Amino acid sequence: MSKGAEAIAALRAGRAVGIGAMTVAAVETATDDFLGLLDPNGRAALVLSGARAAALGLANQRDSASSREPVLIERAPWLDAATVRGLVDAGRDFDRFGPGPLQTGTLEDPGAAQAALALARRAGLMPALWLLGADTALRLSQDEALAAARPAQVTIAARAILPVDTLDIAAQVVAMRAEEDGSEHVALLVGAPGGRAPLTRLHSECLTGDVFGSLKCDCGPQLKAALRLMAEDGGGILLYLRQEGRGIGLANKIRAYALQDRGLDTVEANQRLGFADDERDYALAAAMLRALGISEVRLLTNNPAKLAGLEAQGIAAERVAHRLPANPHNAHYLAVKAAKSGHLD
Ligand SMILES: Nc1nc2c(ncn2[C@@H]2O[C@H](COP(=O)(O)OP(=O)(O)OP(=O)(O)O)[C@@H](O)[C@H]2O)c(=O)[nH]1
Ligand SMILES: [Zn+2]
Repeated sequence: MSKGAEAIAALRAGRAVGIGAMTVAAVETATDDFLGLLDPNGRAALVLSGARAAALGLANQRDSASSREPVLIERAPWLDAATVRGLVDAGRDFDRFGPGPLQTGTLEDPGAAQAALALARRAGLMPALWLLGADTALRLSQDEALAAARPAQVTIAARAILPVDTLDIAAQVVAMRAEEDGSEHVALLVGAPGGRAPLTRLHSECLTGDVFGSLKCDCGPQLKAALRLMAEDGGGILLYLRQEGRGIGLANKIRAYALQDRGLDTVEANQRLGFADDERDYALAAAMLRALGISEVRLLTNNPAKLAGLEAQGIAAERVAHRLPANPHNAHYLAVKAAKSGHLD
């Protein structure tokens, strides 16, 4: 297992990770017992994303204009572990009185803090960390942490034939593993793509839409339509990218949905949780295509970032529009993506 994969697993398991000279653990997963051992006097400060600090009303205490800059929150005697967990949970922002007053402080190494938050985001956790005074055996450089948060190299792990109920031509499934973080991604080869630029879809994982048929988004219909169009075209490539929730992870997507239940739109909800509106990049998708020997695609998408992301990695991509009819539950979501995220018609 790579060091990056180990660090992500450690954060998910509530254990400590060293990044640069700092030692952190995720607020979401670190238990009281663990904190009792590594921070017996309750002195550990907190590291939050800039966006989250702004949502907590701390913008006036910050000297940086960038909402991506991480923020250190000093520990106070009243700020116990349970209060901290409530503080970082955006669902509580609608409570009448939030905890406070909070005091921001100076981060010794903002770059390492940024890398640590990036790793927590990649782990699918809330971007909120305890800053521990203890040392730890698992320590990454800032660059190692950033590489694990943005994997860009894959190896093929296995491939097999896969009969699919909606396809009347043969398909092959290829499992790949990202070297930097150990995550698994899948390519479905429909028919025998090859020769000219194959019809291709980069599909970001959406458990709720792909499996349950959620009407909040258009993922399920887009997935089915893409496979049908590929079969009609004689072949194609579907990359199933494990970028649940535009890269924020399943639990965070459900948190974003809860905020949408309270009136925020899809972009505002991500930001309130301390994420960019879209945390995805497509370097890994390009690496998957390269591993399949593909350097040119016709891409089924309305998202210009997917085209630009592949082009930046040297994969020539021509757009094929992929718009499906809206329903009463996803019409607003699709309109917000067009207005705020630059999605094309
Ligand atoms: N954070 C967040 N993610 C969402 C929400 N609704 C859907 N998603 C995720 O958005 C992604 C949608 O992916 P794609 O279908 O590839 O989306 P796209 O960026 O619209 O691009 P194209 O469909 O190619 O035009 C999936 O990972 C979904 O889980 C939401 O409200 N919040
Ligand atoms: Zn979806």
